[in-house]
Amino acid sequence: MITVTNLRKTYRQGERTITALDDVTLSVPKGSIHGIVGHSGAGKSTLVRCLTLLDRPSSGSVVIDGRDLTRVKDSEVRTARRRIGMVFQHANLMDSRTASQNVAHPLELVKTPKGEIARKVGELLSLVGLAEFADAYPSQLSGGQKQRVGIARALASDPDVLLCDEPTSALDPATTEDILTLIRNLTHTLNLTVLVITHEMHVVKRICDSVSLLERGRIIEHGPLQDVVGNRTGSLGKSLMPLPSTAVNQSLPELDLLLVGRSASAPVLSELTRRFDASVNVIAGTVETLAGSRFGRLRVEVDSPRPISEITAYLEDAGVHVEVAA
Ligand SMILES: Nc1ncnc2c1ncn2[C@@H]1O[C@H](COP(=O)(O)OP(=O)(O)OP(=O)(O)O)[C@@H](O)[C@H]1O
Repeated sequence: MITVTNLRKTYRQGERTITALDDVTLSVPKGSIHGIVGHSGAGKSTLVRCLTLLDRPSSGSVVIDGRDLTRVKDSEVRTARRRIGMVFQHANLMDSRTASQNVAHPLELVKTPKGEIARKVGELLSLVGLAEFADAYPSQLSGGQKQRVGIARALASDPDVLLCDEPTSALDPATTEDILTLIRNLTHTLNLTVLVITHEMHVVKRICDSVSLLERGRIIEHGPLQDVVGNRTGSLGKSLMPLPSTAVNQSLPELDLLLVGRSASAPVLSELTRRFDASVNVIAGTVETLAGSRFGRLRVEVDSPRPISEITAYLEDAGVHVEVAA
């Protein structure tokens, strides 16, 4: 489990103080995946550096499986860091070493006995589906295979936590799917606690149980995936399930509908056409099942003799969140 409490990190730049992280609090239960999203400069890298002790926070705490990393002495930092596996955008493998030698590297650094290294490396390469590529050099591997080696290397020290910093940003869509499936499966098999830093909403939808939006060093929105998508006021839901832009029709009222849970499964629109003698035209829409719940986001044009206020009241009553499109 990762528990970050009131984490703050400031940098001095001449006379200026830059607050890179401002009172960040989040908690990720064991066996689950939490996504951190945010624009450039939001503080994502600073958060990763504070969690991996590459940087010391100015205040606050980072507790991983009961151990407060902010209290770890400098002499113990290396050992504490072994509890955290890191996966980067690029696997950064050593070109002169084979896949198995790359995975072996962190074990060699801590003087693990040779037999133990061979056993462990074989196990890890099988786990990431690369048993037959043990003797291949990075130049003989695809981008996805290199990333698998990187993941195996991150797991070599049996970490409790896996920190994935833009793990699929350099991969094509099909390989991205494979790597995300692998991360999801490993999380369950090894009961890991996983933090994924990403700018790709697809990654959040595909594997995260919960998500936080970081903006100017602060977490401005967070929660389980289904709560965030179903939140009518937040911006994360719209980013996760965006509507394509459409030309505005001046003549008819346009409504943006967010259908969550029961309203996403009920025939709300056909009921609306009956009750209000309305014709409803769907201009744009998306319906998805996320974290086991169904969500729909639709933009509709409504033509009815009845006032639009009555229609929105009916929809709200049926559990649909309604916004009159601008
Ligand atoms: N060593 C540093 N000294 C001074 N300011 C820093 C330092 N590191 C980061 N910052 C500042 O802290 C803020 C957060 O930076 P950070 O790199 O964590 O953002 P980020 O979300 O990772 O951005 P990106 O996605 O572009 O990598 C920025 O305003 C940045 O300029």
